[in-house]
Amino acid sequence: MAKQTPFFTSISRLYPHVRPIIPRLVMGLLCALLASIVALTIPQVLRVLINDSLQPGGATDAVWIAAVVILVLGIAEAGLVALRRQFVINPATTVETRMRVSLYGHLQDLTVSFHDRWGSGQLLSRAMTDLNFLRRWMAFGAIMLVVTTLTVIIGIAVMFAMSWQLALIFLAAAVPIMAYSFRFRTRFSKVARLSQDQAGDLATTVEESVHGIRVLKAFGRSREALENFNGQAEELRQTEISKARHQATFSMVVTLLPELALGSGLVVGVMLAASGQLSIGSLVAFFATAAVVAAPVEFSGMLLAMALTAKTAIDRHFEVMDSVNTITSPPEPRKPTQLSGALSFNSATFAFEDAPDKPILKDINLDIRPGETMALVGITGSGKSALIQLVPRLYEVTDGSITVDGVDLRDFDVEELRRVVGVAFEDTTLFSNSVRDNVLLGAEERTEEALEEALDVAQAHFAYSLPEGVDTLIGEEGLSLSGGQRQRIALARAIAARPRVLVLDDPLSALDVHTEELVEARLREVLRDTTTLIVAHRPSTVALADRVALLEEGRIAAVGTHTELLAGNPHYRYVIASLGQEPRDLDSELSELEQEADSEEVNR
Ligand SMILES: Nc1ncnc2c1ncn2[C@@H]1O[C@H](COP(=O)(O)OP(=O)(O)OP(=O)(O)O)[C@@H](O)[C@H]1O
Repeated sequence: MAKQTPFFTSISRLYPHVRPIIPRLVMGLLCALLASIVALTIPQVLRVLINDSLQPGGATDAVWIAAVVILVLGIAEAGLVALRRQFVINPATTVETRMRVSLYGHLQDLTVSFHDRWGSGQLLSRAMTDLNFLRRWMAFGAIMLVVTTLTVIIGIAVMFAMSWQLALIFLAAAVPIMAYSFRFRTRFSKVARLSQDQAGDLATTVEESVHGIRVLKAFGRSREALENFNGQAEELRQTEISKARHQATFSMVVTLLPELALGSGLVVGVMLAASGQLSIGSLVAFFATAAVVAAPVEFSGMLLAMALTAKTAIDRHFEVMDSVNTITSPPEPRKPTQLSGALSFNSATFAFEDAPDKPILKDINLDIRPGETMALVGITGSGKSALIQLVPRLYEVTDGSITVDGVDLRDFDVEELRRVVGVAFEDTTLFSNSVRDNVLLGAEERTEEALEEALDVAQAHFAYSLPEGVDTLIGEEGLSLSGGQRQRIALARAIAARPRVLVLDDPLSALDVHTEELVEARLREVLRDTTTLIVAHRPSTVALADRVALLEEGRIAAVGTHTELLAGNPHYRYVIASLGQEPRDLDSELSELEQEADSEEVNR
């Protein structure tokens, strides 16, 4: 459960966003307040009318005048309510949009570690539902809460002016209402928070199952997914019911007590009027004023609930906004004097944030020469992907350092570093955009030549045959591509950025053997000048490399050429043999390996 902050501490955090629209909010508030004052004036007209006209010999013309005055006041009240809306709707939507944009910007900025920890639905519900609610609260709830409070204070003052005895009865009813509202606040805050968090979890479930629809269908798990969803939806329903119950009980209290006061006030009022201590006009005006005051009090349950939900929405928003991006540029970034692409790991150690005591990578020392291609090989879970992601600083070393041309990655401007280091992952993400925009995402030169060359190296010529060629929309909202096609677009994206250092996490795994061969042939040419670190899951990818580094339980166990390691390192032989696919150009070496293993067995 998240830490509860005091109500006004949370609300005050809106100030920087709300500051530019304060004048309009104040105007909206004044309109709403004036409308309430107008409503409170109508009983006074009634009082004058009854006291002056309904007496024997009273002026009958006054009835018409009073009727016109009441009509004008009624129109003024309606006009002021409409004006309030005009003043606040536009600025409230502006604040909502600005907060949404700054949340999105911050999410872009936050580290991969942050995104590892947060469910996408929790972020989605913060960006959409919470901010939508906050807008409605700013435009209506907040203003009405202030106006209601002021109306009640002014109304009670007017009631005191008319009859202090009757006003005391109403004030007595306000005391238990106040006491109960404190209790309501504590209880409602808890369920409001729970309901918003549960709605976020539900959104995560929807998101995951939509993404994983093929897996769920293929494994016949749609029913289980539905049951799981149903369970979560039911939990949310129970929380919503509990929320509604709290609100209903509060509404009952705030409706019942003023009614009780009204009943007892009527008895006392009639007695006061009978004894001549109160005029009939004042008696009628008093109860008409009490009715004007009671209406917003009855509303207060809803307004308080809105305020508490808005407070929770603010807390949830700032939980994300307060998360700090720890991977930032230094105040004075450095650059290598000459960028040749020498990549060095110096005793680099890395642990994920959720398991700081269990480093995944330990004391990594590795030097990759400018223009060299180094393959990274290791059994599954040995830390290859983690190591690769340290180079563009998607994750940060927890100890030691990594340098490019002698400059620590942490001394680079982050954006500059990511121009120097290009990446392609096995699990490709394409955006709902054209092939062109996907490929040229990180390219400095967004030219036709750059696009053509990148598509050619990645053997992604299929892009020209798509319905609208390279302008065809792909990604989640566009045309579906095969796994191999997606990988080639992602590879083209990494190449088009023309980085000095390229890190590739098994980028050819989904390609058929023939296409892989073609891509490798072209890649070899391109990689000649680019320092490349490539995670290899296939012997054919290993063949691309000048040297190979073997990762074993998070440590570099050996570095050498493929032939050297094959000859001298049993673990390497084991890893290569378990890579699954018979290597095309390594066949002979593998059969030698088998013979060697056999003879070792015999010698033992
Ligand atoms: N975000 C994370 N938080 C905590 N632990 C993680 C995270 N991502 C990966 N790990 C763990 O770190 C270890 C190394 O993972 P990594 O993905 O780097 O292995 P790998 O060698 O690339 O494996 P594979 O060959 O299967 O892709 C694994 O034990 C994995 O469970």
